[in-house]
Amino acid sequence: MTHPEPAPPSTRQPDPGIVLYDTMQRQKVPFVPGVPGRVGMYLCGPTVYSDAHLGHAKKEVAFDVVRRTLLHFGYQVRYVTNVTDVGHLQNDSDDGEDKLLARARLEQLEPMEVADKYFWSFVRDMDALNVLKPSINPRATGHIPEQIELIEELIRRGHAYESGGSVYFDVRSWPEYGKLSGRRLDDQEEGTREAVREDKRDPRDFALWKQAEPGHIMRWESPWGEGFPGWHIECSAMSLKYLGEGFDIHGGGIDLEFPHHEAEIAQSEAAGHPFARYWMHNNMLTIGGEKMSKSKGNFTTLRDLLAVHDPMVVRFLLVGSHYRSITEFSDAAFESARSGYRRLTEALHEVERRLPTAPGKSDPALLENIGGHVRAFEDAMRDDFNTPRAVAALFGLTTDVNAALAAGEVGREALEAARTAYRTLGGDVLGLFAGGTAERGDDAQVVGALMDLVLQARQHYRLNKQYAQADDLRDTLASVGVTVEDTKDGPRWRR
Ligand SMILES: Nc1ncnc2c1ncn2[C@@H]1O[C@H](COP(=O)(O)OP(=O)(O)OP(=O)(O)O)[C@@H](O)[C@H]1O
Ligand SMILES: [Zn+2]
Repeated sequence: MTHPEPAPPSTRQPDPGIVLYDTMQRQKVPFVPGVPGRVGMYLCGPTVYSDAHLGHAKKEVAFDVVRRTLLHFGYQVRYVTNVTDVGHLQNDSDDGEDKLLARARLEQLEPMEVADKYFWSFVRDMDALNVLKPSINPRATGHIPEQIELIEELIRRGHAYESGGSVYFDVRSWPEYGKLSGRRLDDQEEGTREAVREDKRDPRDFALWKQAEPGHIMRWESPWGEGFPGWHIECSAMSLKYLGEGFDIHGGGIDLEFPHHEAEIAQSEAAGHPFARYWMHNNMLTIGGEKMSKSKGNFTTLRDLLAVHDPMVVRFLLVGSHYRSITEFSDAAFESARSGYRRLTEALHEVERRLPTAPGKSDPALLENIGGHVRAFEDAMRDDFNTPRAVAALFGLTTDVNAALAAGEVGREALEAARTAYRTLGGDVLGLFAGGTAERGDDAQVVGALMDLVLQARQHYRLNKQYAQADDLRDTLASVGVTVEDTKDGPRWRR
């Protein structure tokens, strides 16, 4: 196992006083990073075998906001999130086909073609949602030696055993197994819906390495013969490699708490590596009260959603509920997100429109109000990243700004303060104005206006039956990565 270099002396700010809900301790606790001024974060990433849906976006946006908040309060953040491209089987009892292989057969593609196809689709969706790129985005198949090394260590220490070319973690050898989810070994169900595998000593043991059956394409040499890693071990190996022992925050969906995160902790700590110091879990996005999920078929892919809706409205909908709360997705929720988001952006644009010609006068009452909303926003984010309260602070700001704008002239200083509040808090922290800074925000506006013109020209060609010209425009846009789709509400474009 290699570890990151020790951090240089820090230039950190005083402790910003962030408090977060740690799943392990089941309460809110002060957040104190292991190395002052620096935070190492790991998030369980996607299994790249299909397009992501809105539920996946809830998780990605939730932890993106955590990261952005830490940056805002002056921390340096190393954000590691993995790509699962092997070992995630169709059920949790170490049986069933690899999800990627099943998809590869269905689509008649190489497994790595499936992984790349859906990885890039995921990247495109996350870019659209203004999710910052990870500092490191390691793939499971690129870290087989690290996983084998960790498994060997577990065998050496008597916490894992080989059986018929597979290796299992011996849960009975590790009494702490269950400490995150609060499940005691005795309470854990014996076996699961599926038949218990005969090569396990205990039905609760989980696979670290699986022997490859003949014909299984994804296979690697190992001390136990040809096979492939279990799903859980990749996260232990890659988080420890890139963040070091005792890294700060481990995140993921609440549905991963057991068995995935429980297994990550057991494998790492039983091998002698202290693991994450704080555990954060997001709740689920639901539709009609049920978790949105691929298997239930009640999902909307981001690809489809973002083709017709402004990604920033989608993001606004997601940050409108707390990461530990359920987010219910409905037409009404969407409409309210759309109008709420418009309210913020209209105020911001009016502020920016007036700024160049603003008078030098001072508006002490407005300035004081703006300062109050900024403090309310920051207090909300310090309190377990309370985005609904933070959004309420932005609405409070908007009410005051709108009142001042309606009352007459507002001086430059107050307009600057309002703009900074929107751009820094709404833009940089909540990620609601793609681009984040005013300059890049202006770019987005220019691109939007230019695209409107191009689409009008294309409509014009189509109405005049000049289809070749219309197609030419569409192809030119496609060559620079812009897709145009015709919907019942007219043409839409996306990157
Ligand atoms: N509806 C959801 N809300 C929030 N997070 C979700 C949701 N669905 C999935 N996730 C997160 O994304 C991770 C990966 O999800 P996964 O690929 O299993 O999707 P899924 O739609 O739940 O698929 P399946 O129904 O096949 O289990 C989950 O473990 C969870 O953390
Ligand atoms: Zn994981």
